Amino acid sequence: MSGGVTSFTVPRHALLDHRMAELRDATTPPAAFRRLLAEIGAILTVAATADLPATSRAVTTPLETIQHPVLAVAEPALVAILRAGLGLLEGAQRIMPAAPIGHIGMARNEHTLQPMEYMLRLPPDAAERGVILLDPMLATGGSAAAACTRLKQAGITSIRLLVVVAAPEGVATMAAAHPDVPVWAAALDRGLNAQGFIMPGLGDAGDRCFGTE
Ligand SMILES: O=P(O)(O)OC[C@H]1O[C@H](OP(=O)(O)OP(=O)(O)O)[C@H](O)[C@@H]1O
Ligand SMILES: O=c1cc[nH]c(=O)[nH]1
Ligand SMILES: [Mg+2]
Repeated sequence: MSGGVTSFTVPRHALLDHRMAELRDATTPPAAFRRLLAEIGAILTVAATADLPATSRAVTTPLETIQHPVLAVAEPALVAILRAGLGLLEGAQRIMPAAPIGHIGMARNEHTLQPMEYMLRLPPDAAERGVILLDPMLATGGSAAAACTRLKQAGITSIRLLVVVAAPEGVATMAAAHPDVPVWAAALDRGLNAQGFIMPGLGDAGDRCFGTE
């Protein structure tokens, strides 16, 4: 990993591993793939928000009043990298239903592997809230790094990146380009093949999600 200091976390959880086995399985159809991606998105969102700033407030139970921990800040905005990030978004929304939602469209050129941005729509208070950025695949890292650059241009300084499968090449790209952005992944795989696919990976996440080719 070159230069940077990106924090990279793979939460260990038996239910996460079990779902990853099903998600990677080439025979898993799109409907089950989307359900699994949402469930994994929920688990990763829980892991990535464990350290959100807390304060306390008085809560009166049926028996007595206590001081109870509560969030000290507004929940971060959720930003999905289209298309495949939509699968993770559904799960993240289950954990933070009130979080505002943004979308950034990124298509990776299959020959050059360079990302091309085709849309951007962010909640107006994303800079104050910070952002959880969602994309299942961190391959070369080009798409995630470009998305982070775009979010920073919009004034967003607090970004957490959630991915399902990371390649060492993508983690290195993030460390070099955005060392301030912590990354959570359900798995760290071996590396990229000649076509830029993560090995062993799960194939093309967008195509498997939406049944396209
Ligand atoms: O780390 P990288 O090398 O940039 O590759 C990862 C990107 O590739 C995939 O998207 P894709 O461009 O296939 O778009 P899609 O989600 O619409 O299928 C994936 O969802 C990431 O966004
Ligand atoms: O393995 C990969 C690499 C990039 N994008 C995907 O969807 N899968
Ligand atoms: Mg794709």
